Amino acid sequence: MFEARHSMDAPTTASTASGPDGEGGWFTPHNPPSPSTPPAPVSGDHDEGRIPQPRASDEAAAPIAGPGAEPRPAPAPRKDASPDAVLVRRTMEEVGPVADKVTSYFYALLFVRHPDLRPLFPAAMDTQRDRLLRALLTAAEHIDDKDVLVAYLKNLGRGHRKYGTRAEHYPAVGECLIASLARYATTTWNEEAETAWVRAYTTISQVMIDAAAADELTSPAWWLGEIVAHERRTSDIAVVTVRPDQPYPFLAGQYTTLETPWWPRVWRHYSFASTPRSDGLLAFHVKAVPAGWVSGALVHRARPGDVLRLGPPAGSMTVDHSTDSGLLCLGGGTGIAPIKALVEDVAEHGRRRAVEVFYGARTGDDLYDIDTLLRLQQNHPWLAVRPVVDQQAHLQLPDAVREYGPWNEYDAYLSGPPGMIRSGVDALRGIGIPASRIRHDAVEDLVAAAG
Ligand SMILES: NC(=O)C1=CN([C@@H]2O[C@H](COP(=O)(O)OP(=O)(O)OC[C@H]3O[C@@H](n4cnc5c(N)ncnc54)[C@H](O)[C@@H]3O)[C@@H](O)[C@H]2O)C=CC1
Repeated sequence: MFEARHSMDAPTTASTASGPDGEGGWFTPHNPPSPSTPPAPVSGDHDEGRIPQPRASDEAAAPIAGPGAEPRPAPAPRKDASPDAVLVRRTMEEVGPVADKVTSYFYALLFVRHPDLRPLFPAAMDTQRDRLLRALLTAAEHIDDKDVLVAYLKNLGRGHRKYGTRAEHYPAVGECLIASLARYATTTWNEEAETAWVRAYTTISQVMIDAAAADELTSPAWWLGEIVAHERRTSDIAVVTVRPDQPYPFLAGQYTTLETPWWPRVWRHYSFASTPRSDGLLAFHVKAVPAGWVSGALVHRARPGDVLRLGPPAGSMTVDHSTDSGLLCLGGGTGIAPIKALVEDVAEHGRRRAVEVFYGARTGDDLYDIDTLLRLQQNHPWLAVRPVVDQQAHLQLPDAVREYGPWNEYDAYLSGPPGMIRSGVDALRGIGIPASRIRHDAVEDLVAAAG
């Protein structure tokens, strides 16, 4: 009824040789791009040093779109959009309102045409469903913003190794993606649009494949982690300490993805609750959320001796040690975990930078880690910790911050539920902190991370 009009040749893992600008990209349209259409603007630039770290954090998709450990970039400026970007965005605008249908159709097609790929995905696809399209569309959206896009895709490519994604899987996904878009973008789809999408997908997948291949040289696809301590702090919050099977390098403020033995191939994001420790152990604060498979299992079922799988570290909510600016930190609920890691990081660097932590919770009982924070405050005169309990303060965390300050010499770090991040960013922008000085993980990923 609707057939993608492309054949997929074998992919390459050899950098840019058949990359977006190279000859014979493996996602090759039957109709070659018209000579007047310039090549896709993004090339597989692999110079890590040139990639800026976007502010908001990341990972994106499972077996080609898992939980996003890649920074979710802010929308690219629209001026001077390339012809391909214009076409790609036109398709996205048309399918946006029917994104659910496109995604369901996409997966149905993928699993019918390529049943061998089904085992890479979780048995229940509900959370997964949102991720694939979200990741691909995020990438397509930033088609003209090369540095940001490449950084995002590299992270995505690395993160996909743990799902068992291989280079030869990408053409199958591309075919089904194009077929799904063709079916639902009925008014804007034409040969030109198809060619633009083919080029965009070729670029996207080549950068991901190359990043995965490069990562393979230095890191495992995943780590095993044995739970060595499990401490219940409240009826629904546990501190879980894990010993990885091999060294696990990360930075304070980053996060990882965890898979439990009880829900195979279901991965969720958790921030590291400390700086890298000399004993190599990793700590996570987990709150069991209603109907949360992974969080429920980690809080109520997991015991020392159980073995988890961990994906690679991700996220850019890390301390910039090249400046002496103060740190204004907002941690809501279990969002205090990476904030504690940031405080430890400043302490370990030995520079006396002012650090102000606002620790928000709904009730006094929910301040499950306040003792640790107060101990840190006692030991470090540069640190101020201010608990904000909704029920007592009659105001929420972001509002409390307005009552202190001034904050113009501070970089801001936010961690907590998506609503808190959104209103926190609004509050901070409202009191004059520029967006470039505000760091947090991606709200979309926090929503996807719940469970
Ligand atoms: N890196 C990150 O950003 C991390 C985020 N998290 C997320 O933090 C959340 C923690 O959940 P809980 O402990 O149940 O938090 P919670 O729902 O009990 O809220 C914690 C604090 O955030 C404030 N808050 C909540 N919604 C708000 C809104 N719409 N506007 C303003 N303030 C708001 C509350 O007033 C309270 O002070 C989870 O969603 C988890 O995924 C957890 C760890 C790391």
